[in-house]
Order: sequence, then C-alpha cells, then structure tokens
Amino acid sequence: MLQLTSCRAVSRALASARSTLVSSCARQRTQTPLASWSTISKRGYAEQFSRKKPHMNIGTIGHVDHGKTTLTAAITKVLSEQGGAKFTDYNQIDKAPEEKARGITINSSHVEYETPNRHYGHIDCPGHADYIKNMITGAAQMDGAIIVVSATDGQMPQTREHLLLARQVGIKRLVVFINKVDQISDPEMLELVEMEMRELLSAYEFDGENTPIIMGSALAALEGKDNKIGQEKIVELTKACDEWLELPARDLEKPFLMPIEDVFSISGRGTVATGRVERGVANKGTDVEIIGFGSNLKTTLTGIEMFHKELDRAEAGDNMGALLRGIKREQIRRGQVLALPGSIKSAKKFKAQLYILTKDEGGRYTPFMANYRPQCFIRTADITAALTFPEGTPDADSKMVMPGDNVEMVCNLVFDVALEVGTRFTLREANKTIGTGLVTEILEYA
Ligand SMILES: Nc1nc2c(ncn2[C@@H]2O[C@H](COP(=O)(O)OP(=O)(O)OP(=O)(O)O)[C@@H](O)[C@H]2O)c(=O)[nH]1
Ligand SMILES: [Mg+2]
Repeated sequence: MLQLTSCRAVSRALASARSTLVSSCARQRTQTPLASWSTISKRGYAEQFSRKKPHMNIGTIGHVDHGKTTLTAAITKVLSEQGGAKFTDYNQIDKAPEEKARGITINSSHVEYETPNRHYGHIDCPGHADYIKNMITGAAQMDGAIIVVSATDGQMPQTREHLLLARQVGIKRLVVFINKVDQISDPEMLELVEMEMRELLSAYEFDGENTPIIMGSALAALEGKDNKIGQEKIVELTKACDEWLELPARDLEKPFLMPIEDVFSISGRGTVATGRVERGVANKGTDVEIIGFGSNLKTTLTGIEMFHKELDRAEAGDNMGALLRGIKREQIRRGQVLALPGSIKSAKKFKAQLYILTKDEGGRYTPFMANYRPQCFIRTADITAALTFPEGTPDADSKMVMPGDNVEMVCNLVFDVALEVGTRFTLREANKTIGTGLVTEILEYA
C-alpha cells in the first residue's frame, strides 16, 4: 500500500515537475540568455569572459527610432576594444530571432558584454510590440535598463510607456542615454531634454534627481567618429550602469515560497505538500504559512524530502516534499503556497497589465468585453476571474479588447490566492492560453 502511494506520488510529482520544468525552462532560457551564450561559446568567444563577475540582465528601452539598436551595437563595439565583448553589428542585432515564450512570439536579441566590474546580458527588441510583450511576460527579465531618448525629439509616447512598464515589472533604477546629440547644436536644447527626463523619471517614481544622464551619439561611437560624443560617452554609460544599477536579489536571498502542486497523506508521518521551490531557502524546523483559498494556517516544516531522501534544507529550484506539522490533508490544496510568515499576502482583486494573444499565437479569434471570465493560472492555482476595466475608463460598457492588445484591467478572482505586485499569470479559456498578465496593484486583500 505504502509502495503504491509512493509510486503514484512519484509519477504525479514527475508529471508536475515536467510541467514546471517546461515553463521554467522557457523562463530561464530567456532570463539568462543561455541560447545565445551557447551559440557564442560554440564560436569560441565566450571563453574569454570571466564568470566570476556578478551578472546582471539589462536592456535598451525607449521610443521607436531613438537609437536602441545602434546603442546596443555601439556598446559591444567599444567594449570589444577592451576585450570585454564580441562586437555585434547593427544588422546582427536587428534581425533578432523569433522566440516562443509561453506561446507568445517575441523577437529579441541578446548580447553579452563585460565591464571591469560586471558581466551583462543585454536585450534589445526590434519593435515596440516586442518590448511590451517581453516586459509583461517576463520572457527576458531585465533587472535594470538603459532608456534611450533622442535629443532631436525628446521624450515621446513610447518613452513614457516603457518607463511605466519598467516601474511595473519592478525595475528600480535606470540609466538615461540622450542620443543623437550630433544633430543638436544648441546646448540649451539638450538641457531642456535632460530636465524633462528628470521630471518624467520622478513622475514614474524613479529617482529623477540622481539618475545618471549621459549625452552622446551612438552612431558616432559605432562608426568610430568624434570620440568626445561617441566612444567616450559609451565608456561613461557603462560606468554609470556599473555604479548606479543595483544587482538584483538572487532567488536564494528572497523569502521562501513554494507553490503547492499536490498533497499526500503518508500514514505514520502526516501530511506532505509537494512543489517546486520558487524562491528562498527552507530548513527543517522553519515556520511557514499556508496561504490562499481562504486559509491562512501557520505550521512548521518538520521534514523535507527530495527524491525519497530526507534533507535538512531545500532551496529555489528544488522539487520538494514538505512534511507539515499538525495539518490534515483536507486543510490544504493545490494552488496554495507555503511561504515564510508575513512575506506575502492573499488577494482576490487586483489590477494587471495584460497582453492578449493574437489568433496566430494560438489565442482568441474575437475580441472580448468587460465581465469576460477566463481561467486565471497563477503559479499552481487555476481560478476563474472576471475582468473589468479600471474605474474611470471611458465607454467601459462598450469597450472591446482585441487579440494582440496590451491593456490594463481589473481582475476579480473567485478565490483568493497569494499575490504581490510583479506576480505573473496566464489567462486560459477552453484549454488554450489566450493571454498573459502581470499584477501591477493589489486592490483588495483577502
Ligand atoms: N544622427 C544620428 N543618428 C542616429 C544615432 N543613433 C542612431 N541613429 C539613427 O537613428 C535611426 C534609428 O536607430 P535604431 O538604432 O534603429 O533605433 P531603435 O530605437 O533601435 O529603433 P526601433 O528598434 O525601430 O524602435 C537609424 O537610422 C540610426 O542610424 C546618432 O547618435 N546620431
Ligand atoms: Mg531597434
């Protein structure tokens, strides 16, 4: 009997591990752009990079045509002269490969380079729509970013849109590159662009006062002309990235959280919840909370098991079985999480930025309106949600959301689940993914 249960347990655990693996692979592949690294190392370039330096993922964001790709190429050029990069020219970056992340097609290019202090993975997307999708889905997570703004135009709608999204995805600091200064002869004009950028940064809750703003010409740097506004400014920019952009907390340093995938009752031992540790570390004897679906139970991890071995510690990435003191099988369920007490709360109603898949991406053929009710998949939870437009949306009763749209909506869940700003989820309907979302504001805790 015991064997039978454990057999079933193993196959179930395997199945769920596979499913988390598939999604985590998609995430990891792009989070740390392994795909491009491995191709680079095949060509023999990566060997020269030292892996001992701290790694950070950044990218260029900003309005169309302001020079994001030119700047990306220029950074690799200037750093290649110091042995910290392989020069990747404009065309190689701009014909970015199509990548499928969670069914969504994203065109993005990854390059890597090194400064004296850090190793960077850098993402550049060829178009606005790809930036938006990338940020909402987190296909290529950025820990910091360089916002490029052309001195000839100043800030434009997509400058603001990318800033807002950067804030929503949890990017805390940015570096500004005011580009195309070769086109401007009036220094007052540059001052004006800088001043407006500082104001805009503050308006989006970035540190407008202290954010480094570098003025230069990506094209000059790329073409090796006019070093004062070219090469020298790129060096200044990478220095500002090193000094101002903060290394992100690694998953291991974050508070423990494990989404529950399955629950078993093991005779003679007690109740075991299984799942893949999303972040942090748990030790045997750690106190945890069980959150979601109306419960908030406190318990202690009296045992940790992995691959049928008892361990004292589980960490981010591990598939673990957690033996929970004094908890009955019926008290917990898939979709809840085990978390360090006080580290995350349960909520039912929240605002989210959504990307709705096109029919070519496997999504809906038709638009939907307010009160559409898809299934919301958040970690291991699968909950019906009613979608409405935020208060004050004009013509909310007749407004339609088309496949391919990027839209902010209010999600009302039937059950509460552990949530925080930055939590990502997918929307499904009749077993197909129709959208993906990012929690931007919690409106009602459970
Ligand atoms: N004069 C001048 N032109 C520049 C400079 N940097 C970029 N450009 C030009 O501006 C145009 C757009 O540059 P890109 O790098 O493709 O801009 P982008 O932001 O990547 O554009 P999208 O990816 O389409 O949003 C190109 O024609 C570049 O040659 C610069 O410093 N000075
Ligand atoms: Mg570009």
